[in-house]
Amino acid sequence: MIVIENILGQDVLTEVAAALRELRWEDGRNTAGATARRVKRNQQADLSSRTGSKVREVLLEAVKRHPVVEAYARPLKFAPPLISCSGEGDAYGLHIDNPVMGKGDARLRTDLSFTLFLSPPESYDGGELEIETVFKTESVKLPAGSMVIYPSTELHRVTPVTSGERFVFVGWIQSAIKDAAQRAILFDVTNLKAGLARRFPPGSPELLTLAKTESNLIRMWSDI
Ligand SMILES: O=C(O)CCC(=O)C(=O)O
Ligand SMILES: [Fe+2]
Repeated sequence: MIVIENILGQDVLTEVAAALRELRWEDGRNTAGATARRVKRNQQADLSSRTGSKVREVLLEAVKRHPVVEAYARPLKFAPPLISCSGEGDAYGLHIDNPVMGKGDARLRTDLSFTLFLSPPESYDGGELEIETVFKTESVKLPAGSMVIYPSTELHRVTPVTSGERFVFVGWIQSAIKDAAQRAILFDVTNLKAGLARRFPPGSPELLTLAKTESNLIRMWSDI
């Protein structure tokens, strides 16, 4: 799991907040799989309108171009993300996300899930995203514009919102590196490379060897 802060600036957040008021909202159960449907209570934006698809594009581009998203997730494909709103009394009980989403060429395996928070945490009570890992439950509630990426293999829930409104942008990633342990090793190597690039001159044998290692690990482990 990783938290990435300030994916969006205040200008984008203000624009998005205004656009969300123009969207049509529908029952979130429409897009849930059979088991998740029983526990999902929220509203979801209809993103098929012009404003809706523009908002989705702006937010998805911000996620895609973030270097830490690239290094941590190694995205191969993104499922079309959703925007959901949980008002007072809404919640999303413990569930697992669908392992495969989309149809035809858009079909993808969900390796990682993400939530990009769009509302300031002080504007609603409750609404924590809780992710159950082997040893403990991680509870996440982030400032507007920050996101969490977590393995889609974990059970997770959104605790009931008891006041205010929680808007989030939620999506799924198929990674080029299917195995989470291999992905973690690559993330270390990429971070090490960035750290050493500050200490060694460009083109030094140390940097070249590390670039070779990173490159060859990707060749060895990548789905493509
Ligand atoms: O709202 C969230 O933070 C997560 C939503 C979720 O788990 C889902 O849509 O599958
Ligand atoms: Fe989920």
